[in-house]
Amino acid sequence: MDVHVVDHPLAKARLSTMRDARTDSAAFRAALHELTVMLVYEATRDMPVRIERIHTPVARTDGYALASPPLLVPVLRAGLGMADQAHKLIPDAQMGFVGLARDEETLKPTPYLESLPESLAERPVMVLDPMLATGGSMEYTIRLLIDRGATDVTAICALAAPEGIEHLEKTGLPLRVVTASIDERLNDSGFIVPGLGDAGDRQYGAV
Ligand SMILES: O=P(O)(O)OC[C@H]1O[C@H](OP(=O)(O)OP(=O)(O)O)[C@H](O)[C@@H]1O
Ligand SMILES: O=c1cc[nH]c(=O)[nH]1
Ligand SMILES: [Mg+2]
Repeated sequence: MDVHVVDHPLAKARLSTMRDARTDSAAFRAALHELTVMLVYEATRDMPVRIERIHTPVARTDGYALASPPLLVPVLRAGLGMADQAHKLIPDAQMGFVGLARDEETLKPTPYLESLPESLAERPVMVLDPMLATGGSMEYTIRLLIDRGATDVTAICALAAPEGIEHLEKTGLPLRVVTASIDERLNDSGFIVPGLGDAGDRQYGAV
C-alpha cells in the first residue's frame, strides 16, 4: 500500500491549529478546509491529464484538465468538512456519500448512509475522512467502493494512526493513503495520540 505523508510546513501549521485544544469549531473547520486543499493538491499530482489546444489572447497552446475527475466520497460526519474544498479544486468531480458512526465500546463502524453510483469501474475515487484510527471505518468504505468495481482508490486523511495503516495494509485492499501525519499510537479508547480529539465533535459539536 502506498502511503504518502505530506510533510510541508503549511500543512503542519494547519494540523497544529486543529490539534490545539483551544481552537474553537469555526477555526477548526477553517484549518481543515485549508489542509484539505493541500492534501488534495498532492493527491492529484500524478493524475493523468487531458490536453486540448486552446487560444490565449496571444497564441495557440496546450490546455490541461484532469482526464478522469475522481468521485469524491466524504465519510460523514467528519469528512463533510473536507467535501466543499475538494470539490472547489476539482469542480468536475461527482460526489458520493457514506455515513458511519464508530461504536464507542467495540470501535466498529455502524453504517447509516450509503449514496454511491452503482458502477465505479474505471473511475478513480477519493475518500475524504480526516481521521484514520483503527482503520475499521476506512476498510468498510473501501469495501463498498470495491464491490462497485473501483480499482483506483485514494484515502485522504488529515492524520492517521500507525495501527490503522497496518490494519489496512493487512487487508491487502488496493489503496493509496495521503495524510499530513502518522501519529504515535492509539490510546485505550481508540483515539489517536497526540491526535486532535473527535474530528466530528470538534467541527459540529458533540452528539
Ligand atoms: O479508523 P476508525 O477507528 O474507524 O475511526 C475513524 C472514524 O472515526 C471518526 O468518525 P466517527 O465514528 O467519530 O463519526 P463522526 O464523524 O460522526 O464523528 C472519523 O471521522 C472516522 O470515520
Ligand atoms: O482520534 C480519533 C479517532 C477516531 N475518530 C476521531 O474523530 N478521532
Ligand atoms: Mg466522531
